[in-house]
Amino acid sequence: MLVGVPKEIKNHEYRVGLTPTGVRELTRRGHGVLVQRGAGAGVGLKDEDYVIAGARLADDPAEVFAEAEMVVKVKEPQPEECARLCPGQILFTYLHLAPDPEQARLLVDSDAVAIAYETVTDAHGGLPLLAPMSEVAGRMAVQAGAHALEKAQGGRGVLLAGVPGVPPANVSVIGSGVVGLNAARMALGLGADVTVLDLDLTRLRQIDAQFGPRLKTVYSTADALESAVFNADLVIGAVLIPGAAAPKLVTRAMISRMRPGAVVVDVAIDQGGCFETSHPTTHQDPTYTVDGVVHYCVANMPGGVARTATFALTQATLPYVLALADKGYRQALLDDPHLCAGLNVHRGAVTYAAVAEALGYTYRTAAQVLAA
Ligand SMILES: NC(=O)C1=CN([C@@H]2O[C@H](COP(=O)(O)OP(=O)(O)OC[C@H]3O[C@@H](n4cnc5c(N)ncnc54)[C@H](O)[C@@H]3O)[C@@H](O)[C@H]2O)C=CC1
Ligand SMILES: CC(=O)C(=O)O
Ligand SMILES: [Mg+2]
Repeated sequence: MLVGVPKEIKNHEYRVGLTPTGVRELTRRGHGVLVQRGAGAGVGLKDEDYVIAGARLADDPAEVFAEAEMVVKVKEPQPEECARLCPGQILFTYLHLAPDPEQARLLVDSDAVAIAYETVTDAHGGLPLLAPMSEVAGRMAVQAGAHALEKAQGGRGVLLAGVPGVPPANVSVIGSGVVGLNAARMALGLGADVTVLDLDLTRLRQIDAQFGPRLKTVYSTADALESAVFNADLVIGAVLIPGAAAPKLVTRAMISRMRPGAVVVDVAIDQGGCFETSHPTTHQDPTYTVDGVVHYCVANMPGGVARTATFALTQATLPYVLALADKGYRQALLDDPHLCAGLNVHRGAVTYAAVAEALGYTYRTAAQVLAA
């Protein structure tokens, strides 16, 4: 199979879908790889290293999309990338379709086969291709929040750690999955007073056992949420219902009752966000203020630490890239129900239930479209 790797074009997005190491794994199995010149430059991966690994270089994205049987990317395709997709071409990348009707329409119209990293599952109930970026974003959320709490950034001028004689900041984390756990770990490491909320008691038990009494775990009722939000200096939104639009757990009215200069970091923004007042921002202009509360809502947070994130992402995606290239998408999806869970759009049909429901498409099962 010919695998194509275009350079990412989203704002300040320097990650790349395959490293030279991944290219070598593909080429030693007899596959071809076409990499856009400069695709890895932002993370220090040189064109000549891709060539040594067996890739051909393309001068522009048009060449990559026109020739590749499978396009491997990082971020959801931007409109000009959707326009370049070919009928039957495999697109393997993050999609986050439920809150993005425009992209969904373009993918449906493209007649391509779109497999989303974020809905691929594993045998332990996890999301193995979302997890590495959730680890990165969870850890970054605390850095971003700490920075935004500084006065010059519009924050209330609170140091997460406090100092001797002055108490630390209160950090509330909504959702105790991968993002939540990693955010809690960083916030505790900095000495903050940390509360984590979730509806999943098993998950709360696990992180309670992991962190011990330094971490407060709270079952997420409306009462508990209000108390955690109103008393926080920093609130991190880290909830997920896989594939679906994020529930708006924190309303505008709740935001207006927060401490002036408090900060919210809505990591769940890529699924639409869990604060009613959230809208996506970019690394270039990451924050805005509503009712005195600073909002950080960058939808591609790991792009800010693109080198770490590229290696973390590509080591997770590589086995699936190899399966898709070795077997073709149809056989690879039929052989592996967990990879099959990543199929969101197949040749004009929406094949992920939560996306179809959120956007009003007829849902077709993967089994239906793969049998056809
Ligand atoms: N902005 C960015 O750059 C990035 C965003 N993300 C996003 O972060 C979000 C979280 O991802 P993960 O931690 O990997 O998901 P996860 O599935 O590991 O954890 C989500 C947690 O939310 C909990 N939850 C669901 N509904 C809830 C509710 N009503 N109240 C309290 N808890 C609730 C679940 O029980 C689960 O423990 C996702 O939307 C993901 O796409 C991930 C990476 C980067
Ligand atoms: C998961 C995601 O949206 C990202 O890594 O950018
Ligand atoms: Mg701003």
